[in-house]
Amino acid sequence: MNKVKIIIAGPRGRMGSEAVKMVTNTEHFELKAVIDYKYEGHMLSDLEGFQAINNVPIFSNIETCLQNVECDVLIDLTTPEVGMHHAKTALLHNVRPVVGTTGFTKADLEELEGICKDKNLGCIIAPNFALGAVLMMKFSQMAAKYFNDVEIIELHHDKKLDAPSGTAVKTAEMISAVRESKQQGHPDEKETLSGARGAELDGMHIHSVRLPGLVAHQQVLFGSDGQTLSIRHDSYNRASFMSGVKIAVDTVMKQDLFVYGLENIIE
Ligand SMILES: NC(=O)c1ccc[n+]([C@@H]2O[C@H](COP(=O)([O-])OP(=O)(O)OC[C@H]3O[C@@H](n4cnc5c(N)ncnc54)[C@H](O)[C@@H]3O)[C@@H](O)[C@H]2O)c1
Ligand SMILES: O=C(O)C1=N[C@H](C(=O)O)CCC1
Repeated sequence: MNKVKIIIAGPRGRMGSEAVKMVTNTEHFELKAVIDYKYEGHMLSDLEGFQAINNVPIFSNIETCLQNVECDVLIDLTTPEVGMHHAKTALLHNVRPVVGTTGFTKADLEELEGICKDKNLGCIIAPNFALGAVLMMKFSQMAAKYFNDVEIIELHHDKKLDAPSGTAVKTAEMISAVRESKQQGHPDEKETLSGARGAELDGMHIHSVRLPGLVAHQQVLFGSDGQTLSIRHDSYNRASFMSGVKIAVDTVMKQDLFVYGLENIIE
C-alpha cells in the first residue's frame, strides 16, 4: 500500500504538535516536511520535543516546500490568513488540503471551493475534528426541527484567537439550514451592557467563554414551553481531534470534492 505523503503547517502549535504525533504514528502516513515561519533550513529533529522524528525538513515558505517535496496532503493548523494562503497554494500545486484552522470567511470558503472545482481536487475544511463534536452538531440540527429557540455557549482556553469558535458558527449554520428563521428574545430587548446577548447569526445568539483550564467545549441549549434540551460536547485534550484528522486525510485522497464540515463525510 502506498503511504499518504503529508506536510503539516504549524507543527509547534497545540494542534500541530499533536498532528505530528498522529501522522508519525500512523502506519500508512508519511510526514515529508513541516511548514513553520521560524527554523527554515533546520530539521524537525533539531526542535525540542521532536528529537525522535527523523528526516523531516522545516520550510518557512509553502511555495519552496512544495517545489522541493513531493506530497499528497497538506494539514494546516495555523491562523486564518496563513491557512487560506497555504490551502490555495497547496491546491495550485495539486496537493489536497485538510484544514482545521478556524476563522475562514464565507468568501474564503467560496474561493477554495472554486479552485477545487477548477483543479478537480479534494479539500476538507473542518471547524472541529472531534467526532463527538460532529455528533453534537448533527444532534443539534435534528433537535432544531422541533425546537425553534436555541442559544449556543462555546467555551475555550484563553489562548484562542478567534471568537466565536468555528464550531459555534458551523452549528448555527447547520441549525439555520433546517429551522424557520427567527429573531430570538424579546423584540424590545436592550443591552444595558454592550455584548450581553452575545453574537448573533440568523437570530440565534452565540456566547463565547474564554478561561484557562478549558480546552474546547460547547453547549447547545434549546428551549420551548416548559422544557429545555441541552446538547453538550467536551474535548479534554487535543488527541480528541486526531481520529477526525485521520478520517479527513484518508477521505480527501479518495474524493475530488470540496467539503466544509466533517459531518459531510462521516455516516
Ligand atoms: N478543527 C479542529 O478540530 C480544531 C481543533 C483545535 C484548534 N483548531 C484551530 O486550529 C488552529 C490552531 O490552533 P492551536 O490551538 O494549535 O493554535 P497555536 O497557536 O497553538 O498554533 C498555531 C501555530 O501556527 C504557527 N504559525 C503561525 N504562522 C505560521 C506560518 N506563517 N507558517 C507556519 N506556521 C505558522 C504558529 O507558530 C503556531 O505554532 C486555530 O485556528 C484553532 O481554532 C481547530
Ligand atoms: O482550541 C481551539 O482553538 C479550537 N478551535 C476550534 C473551533 O474554533 O471551533 C475547534 C475546537 C478547538
